[in-house]
Amino acid sequence: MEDETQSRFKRICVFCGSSSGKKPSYQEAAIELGKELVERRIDLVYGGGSVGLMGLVSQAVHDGGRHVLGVIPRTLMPREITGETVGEVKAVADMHERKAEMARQADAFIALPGGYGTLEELLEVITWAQLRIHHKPVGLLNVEGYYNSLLSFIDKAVDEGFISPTARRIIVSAPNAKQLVRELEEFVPEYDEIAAKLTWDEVDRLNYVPEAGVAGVSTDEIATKLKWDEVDRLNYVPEAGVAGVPT
Ligand SMILES: C/C(=C\CNc1ncnc2c1ncn2[C@@H]1O[C@H](COP(=O)(O)O)[C@@H](O)[C@H]1O)CO
Repeated sequence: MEDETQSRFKRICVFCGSSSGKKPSYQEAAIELGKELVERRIDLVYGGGSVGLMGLVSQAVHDGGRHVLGVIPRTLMPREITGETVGEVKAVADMHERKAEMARQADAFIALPGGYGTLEELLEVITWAQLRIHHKPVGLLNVEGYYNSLLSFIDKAVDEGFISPTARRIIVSAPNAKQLVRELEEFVPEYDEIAAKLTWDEVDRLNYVPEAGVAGVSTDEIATKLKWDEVDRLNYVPEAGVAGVPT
């Protein structure tokens, strides 16, 4: 007899805010998602630490007895930055290695509400899916319509010819964890003709190097304590005339 609680996913990677958000519904959704993973016997991969929604989802999965893997860049490892981590911790060199490692470890991705970090992680795995670097489902937990404006923007990009209808369908969204995981279980990837011709041996083949930002122009307190080796590696030379940027 088939076990209805057995998911096709062994591990899901959750991207979410390092903040908790203002509405209790965001925090409740993080806990509900954690419990849903436990119910379906799915382990968690996430960005490590106990801050914000990251802490709530990881604690819920850990409390439910499932394995939790936190992938943390060494720079974020001090406890005063990221908080106490439950489960297994994997230290990586930098943010790029973290994303690649989280993507390698997981069978699917879910984004809870979050900020820039969450959006960046989400859009990257969507882009990788579009390029067929992976074939893993990507879900958006659209708690109380938090992501409605992003979805509207993406629909506009489809209307304007920047995103294909096939690529639009990479994103699976639902208002609650149960519905979202069910839809991800049923997801079948489709590809545009050009993407179907690409063959990527592995994520590293992307040779991804992000653009350097303008650092140091007004920062949050925690961020000012961080020292990113990767900034040095980018060999970033700030533009002349950018106030407060050490050269
Ligand atoms: C430097 C700040 C907080 C440090 N805490 C973090 N600990 C671990 N991971 C983090 C942290 N901040 C961001 N991340 C990563 O980005 C995603 C969440 O970012 P968001 O901007 O809050 O959406 C999360 O998935 C982590 O991978 C002060 O920001």
